[in-house]
Parts: sequence; C-alpha cells; structure tokens
Amino acid sequence: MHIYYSDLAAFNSICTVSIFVEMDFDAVAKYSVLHAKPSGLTLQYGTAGFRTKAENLDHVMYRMGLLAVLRSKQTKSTIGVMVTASHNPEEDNGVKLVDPLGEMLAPSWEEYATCLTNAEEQEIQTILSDVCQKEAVSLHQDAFIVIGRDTRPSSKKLSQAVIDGVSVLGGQYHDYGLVTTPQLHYMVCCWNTQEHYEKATVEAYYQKLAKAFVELTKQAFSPGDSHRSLKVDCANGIGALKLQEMECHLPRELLIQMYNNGTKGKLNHLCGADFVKVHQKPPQGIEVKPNERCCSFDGDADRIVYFYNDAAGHFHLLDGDKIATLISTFLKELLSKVGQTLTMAVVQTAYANGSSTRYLEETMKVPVHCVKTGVKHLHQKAQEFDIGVYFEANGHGTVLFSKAAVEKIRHLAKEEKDNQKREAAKMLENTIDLINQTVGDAISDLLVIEAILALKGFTVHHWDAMYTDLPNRQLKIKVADRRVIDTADAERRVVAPPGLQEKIDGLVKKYKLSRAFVRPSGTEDVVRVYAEADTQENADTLAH
Ligand SMILES: CC(=O)N[C@H]1[C@@H](OP(=O)(O)O)O[C@H](CO)[C@@H](O)[C@@H]1O
Ligand SMILES: [Mg+2]
Repeated sequence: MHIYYSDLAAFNSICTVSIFVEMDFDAVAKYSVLHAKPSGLTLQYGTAGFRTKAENLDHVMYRMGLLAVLRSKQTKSTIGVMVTASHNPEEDNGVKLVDPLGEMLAPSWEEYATCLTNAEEQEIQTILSDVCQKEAVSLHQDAFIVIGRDTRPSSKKLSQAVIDGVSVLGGQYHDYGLVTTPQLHYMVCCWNTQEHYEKATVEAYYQKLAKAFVELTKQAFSPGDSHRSLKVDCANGIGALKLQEMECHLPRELLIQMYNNGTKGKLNHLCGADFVKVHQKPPQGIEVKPNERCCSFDGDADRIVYFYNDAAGHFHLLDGDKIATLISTFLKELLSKVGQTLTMAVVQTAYANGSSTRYLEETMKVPVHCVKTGVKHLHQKAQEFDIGVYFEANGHGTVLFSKAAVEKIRHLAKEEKDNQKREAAKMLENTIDLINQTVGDAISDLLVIEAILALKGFTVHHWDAMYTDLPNRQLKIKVADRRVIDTADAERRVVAPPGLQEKIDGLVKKYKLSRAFVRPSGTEDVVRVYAEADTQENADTLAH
C-alpha cells in the first residue's frame, strides 16, 4: 500500500517547517482562492452529503478535504471522502465524508460541513479554528484520508480538489481512484480496524466476498442448472467496472450478464435502480425475456433492486422490502437450525410496503422497527440487535452482526459437535463474510441474494410470491417552502402545519388497507407524498 503525499510545491515547503502543528492559514487562504466559491451559492450537507451541479462543487471539495483532515485528527482515525452523486444525473456531482467504521458522518460534523461550505473566503480560517476548539482537535495528531470517486466526467478533477484541501492542512492520503461508494466505506473500516476486517485493497475485498460466496453455495449449484443466470443493469456507472473486475473470482455457475456497462449510454439515463424503482419498468438497454431474473444497480453501486417480466409481460419489482424479507427469512431459518437465541430485527422506513411489514411481523414473527428516512437512521437502529437487517424500499441496505454474535457464530462453526448445527453455523459465518457491513453494497447484496436463491432452489417467482405488495404511489410536489412541514413518529405523521394531518386522516379513511404520509425531502427541494391502498387506482387517487 502506497501512501501518497501531495505534490503541491507550497505544501511541501510548509510541512517541513511547521510539521503540521499549526495550521498554515496563508496556504489555506491561497488555495481557497484557487478553489473559489461561486457567489451567492448556499448548499446543505444533506442525507447523502452535498449534491448539486458539478460546476458548483470545486470549492466544496477543497473545503471537505480540509474538514476531513480535522475529523481524522479528532478521531485519530482514517476518514473517507467519496466523490459521487449516486443516482443523480451525470452533470451533477457530490461528496460525502465517511466516518471511522465506514459509517456516515456524525451529525455535529454535518453542521460544520455546511458552515464551512457556505463560508466566504475570509471566514474559513475562523471556522476551522472554531471546529478545532469545539471538538478539541489536536493539531499534533497525524491525519490520513482515503479518497474514492465514481465514473462521472467531473469526478477526477473534483477529487483533485479534495486532495488539495487534504494536503494544504498536512494530511496524508491514499487515492483509491475509481471505486464504488461501498468499497470506499469498506476501505475506511479496514484501515481503522488494523485490517482485522480485511486488507484495505479492492483486490482483498473481491477475494473475501468471492471466497464466502463459493463456500456458502458449495452444495447449492447443480449441473445443468438453468436458473442461475442473472442480467445486471449497471446504470452505466462504476458498478460495471467493479463487477467486471470481480467476475473472474466468482464461480462459473453464476452466470452474470452485464448491461448498461458505460461503453455507450449515459450514467443513470433511463436505467439504474432509481429509474426502475420510480418508473416501475425495466431499464433501457436490456432485453428482458419472460421470467428472467434481472437486477439494477444505481450510479455508485450502493443500491440494488431486482425485477422480472412474467409470462403475460407484466413487470414485477423486487425492491428493498423483498430483499430484507428474503435475507431475514434465510437468517432466521439458519438461527433456528443452530439453536441460538440471538436477537434479530428488521429496520424499515415509512416507505416500506405495508405488506412487507405485515409479513415479517405476522408470518415470520420477526420484530420490525420503523425509523426516519436516510441510511444513517437505519444503520443506527440496526446496531441495537445481534442481527439487524435494514433496507430502504429503494434498495439500499445491509445486515449488521454484533461483535458478540460474530464471535458466537465463529465459535460454533468450529467447535459445535452436532454436524447439522455446525454446518448451519458455517453457513451463517460465510454469510457474515459475504456482507459488507459498513453500508449497503449492490455487489455484496447481489451475491447474498444469489446465494440464498440458489440454496433455497428459488426462482424469482418463488421469491416474489413470499407476499404481495400493496399497490402504492409516490409523488413529488414543489412548494414555496418545504420546511413548513414538520413530522413525528418516524415521519409517519405531520405535526405542522396544523390541520394537515387531520385532512390526511380523513382521506385515508375512505380507502381499504390504506396508509399515507407526507414529508419534506432531505435531498431535493420537494415534498414527498406516499400512499398505498387496496387497488392501484385507490392508491393513485389517495396520493393525488
Ligand atoms: C423516498 C426515498 O427514496 N428517499 C431517498 C432520498 O431521501 P429524501 O430525504 O426522501 O430525499 O435520498 C436518500 C439519500 O440517497 C435516500 O436514503 C432516501 O431513501
Ligand atoms: Mg447510491
């Protein structure tokens, strides 16, 4: 592993003199001018970091490089910076900071990020000093930052701006270049666990996942099996490059055919997980034959949804709720085979289809918790259990295993005398190794799902038939100021403006099996409306 130092001439001269003990504000100011803020622009660090048109992000990147150094010094850990705008259009870009265990940035630091990004040039110094003081950042501490980027044309230059910010404050860095968002999260975690989690290379990531997949599916593949071919829509993004790199590590029985691999089409344009979920139809650039199992990644490969067309040509979506159900059913069965009473729960948001919640609670007897939209909320809740399965309906999710659960399972996989129990424990152990626990990961989730389907001998039909989704509709509404809407109860009820919730309640009562809520988006200037009911027509009318 190489550690790169900045090649900035100015930085080199600074670091020999000050050895990072003080911030060199002259250098910070000099480079701030080179990464100037467009006047009048204000941005907010939202659910997924900063996102906007790429041409407005140069100063944000530079400043996030600065902030990442302070966060690294404060936590005495490696911090990640990922340059991506996920499923947004190719012209957009964005950035988010990744905290020490691969998780999302702490909320107080989100505020610093917003403040620093919107500051005028002459205010930067004061803000950096304030952060150091409030957070007791020791400037003597070394800083190490890992950087990754997606395939957008603007990403390379923007990640260079991050590097400028890191270097000017004397931080060291490793630039992973083109990686998926979850790969970068995984690398951050590796660095901070002294590589106990795994070696901090993309190659080691492939090897670990592939080994776990091979072990887990050992008994599953039968010769001449025709169900194991899978068509993958890569959204013309980074997922294509990385899945291609990984393919040689995977067994031949898993036949992956890639579409929208970025050689022709535009990123996220008429394809990708978000397109498929929102439009409820297959992406362009892929021929979907009846009953063929297909899936879509989003632009930075942290989300996945499955879909197929039935014999009558009807489109079926298997979203995050279906994925959570499949995985938790599988885990629950293994746990009962092992004879262990580890706590397990599924964490969802208000957007989870009511049928999935009912199926999990009533049929599977798995406790379900509802939290606010945004991965960080799901992740946090899932940490409360030995096994926490979390997925947003849009396909972002993973499974978290507590340290105690991992130790117990690894012990049983080795020492358990009862053959059947030991084998089940081994399967759980391989499942743990197959899952990227830092964040939702389309490649890792794909392998988990394919392994479970193969082991259960399930076709996409069997999986889809576990429960039937309630018809639903999501709408976006532009309003003058979305912040007037305030919600409670994991965003399922409106508490302001007064009277709105009563109106919604009145409408919901008119339909069977119905549910509806509104909330201001955390990533777009819109209010989102969600409704579900017994028929599509009723769901549509209720939403409208
Ligand atoms: C309904 C919906 O899909 N909301 C998305 C969207 O959040 P909003 O706060 O709804 O804009 O973007 C988030 C970040 O990518 C993602 O976590 C979330 O699931
Ligand atoms: Mg994404």
